[in-house]
Formats: sequence, C-alpha cells, structure tokens
Amino acid sequence: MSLTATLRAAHAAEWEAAAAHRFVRELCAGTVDAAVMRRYLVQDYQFLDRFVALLGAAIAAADGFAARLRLSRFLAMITSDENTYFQRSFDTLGVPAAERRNPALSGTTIGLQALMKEAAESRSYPRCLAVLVVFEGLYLDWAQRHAGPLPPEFIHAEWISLHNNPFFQDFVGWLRAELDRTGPAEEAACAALFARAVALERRFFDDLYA
Ligand SMILES: Cc1ncc(CO)c(N)n1
Repeated sequence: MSLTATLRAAHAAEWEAAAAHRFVRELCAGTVDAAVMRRYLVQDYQFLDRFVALLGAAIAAADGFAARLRLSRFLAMITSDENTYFQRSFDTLGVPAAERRNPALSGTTIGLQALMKEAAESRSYPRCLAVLVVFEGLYLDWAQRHAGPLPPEFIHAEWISLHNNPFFQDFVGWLRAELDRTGPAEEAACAALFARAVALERRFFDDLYA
C-alpha cells in the first residue's frame, strides 16, 4: 500500500467521522443553521491565514520547479476565489470587521494553527505535504459525497464547489502522489502530523454543535 493509503487506513474511523459529519451533511443539503455557518466561517478564516503560510513554506521546501508551480497555482486560487468567498459570506452574514480580523479563537483553531506552524517551520516538504493531504483530501472527500443540484444559497453552494471541481480533484491527486514520493524518507514524522490533522479536523466540526 502507498504511504497515503496506509495513513488513511490507520485513521479510517476518525476520517469517516469528519467526512460524514453532521455539518457537511447539512451543508450539502443547504439546511445548516446560519449561526452554525457563521461560527464555522469565522474560525475557518483564521485557519486560512496559517494555511496560506503553510503553502508558502511548502513552495519554499519543494524539491523542484514543477512542484512549486503547482502549489503556487493552488495558492493563487485560495488567495483569490476562496478569499472573496469569505468576504462575500461575511458581508451577507453581517460579520463585523473585528470578527473577520481578530475573533476569539477556539482551542481547535489554535491547535490547527500550531500544527500548520510546526509543519511550516520544519522546512520539510514531506511534512508540509502530510498536513496538506489531510486538509485537502478530507474536504474533497466530503464535497464529492454531495449528490444532485447544489443548494440555492451561495454560502453553501460555493463552499461545496470550491472543494469539488476538476482543478481541486487533480490537485489532491497530485498532493497524494507527492507525499507517496517524498514521505517515506520521513515516515514517522509524517504519520504523527497526519494523525493530529485528522483529529483536529473532526474536532473542528464537532465544536460547531457543542
Ligand atoms: C479546517 C479546514 N480544513 C481544511 C480546509 C480546506 O482547505 C479548510 N478550509 N478548513
């Protein structure tokens, strides 16, 4: 089995709990409560800041120009289409500037930020990939479970389509192949980061209903 398949299998129960979570089921049905969606987006925008830094670290640590180009194109999408999605959602939900910029962080958001900081500061390409494979692979997984027409509200519909489109599918497949190619040299460290990422993803969704 490949490294990514082995890691995924080792954390199958936690992965499934996140990928089939009540939040993503309600999101795909277009029925998620507006206060829950607001709470999610406010915390996730703080995730995004560190996520952009992690992508920058992966770009710097990557072992070739082809990988740097690929990661840079993804980073360009995050800092354009995805960032404006948050801004338009915050406008629609009436989220004030202070809460967009500097909200009270949940323990899980702090944990995700610390995980990304640690991976970024390792200056290790495979360690950055181990975290990215979970974040992007898990979001592709739940978004691909959506069937039928997209929900009517853009806040729901765009969050699904941002995570299930040909560009994103292709990118996640490439991330997995990169981790399989480079991860075996640092397998224990990659496995530890992968495990923490899956657990935090699940908690991030659980928090919304706590
Ligand atoms: C917490 C979290 N994980 C993964 C993604 C996908 O990038 C996201 N937006 N937020």
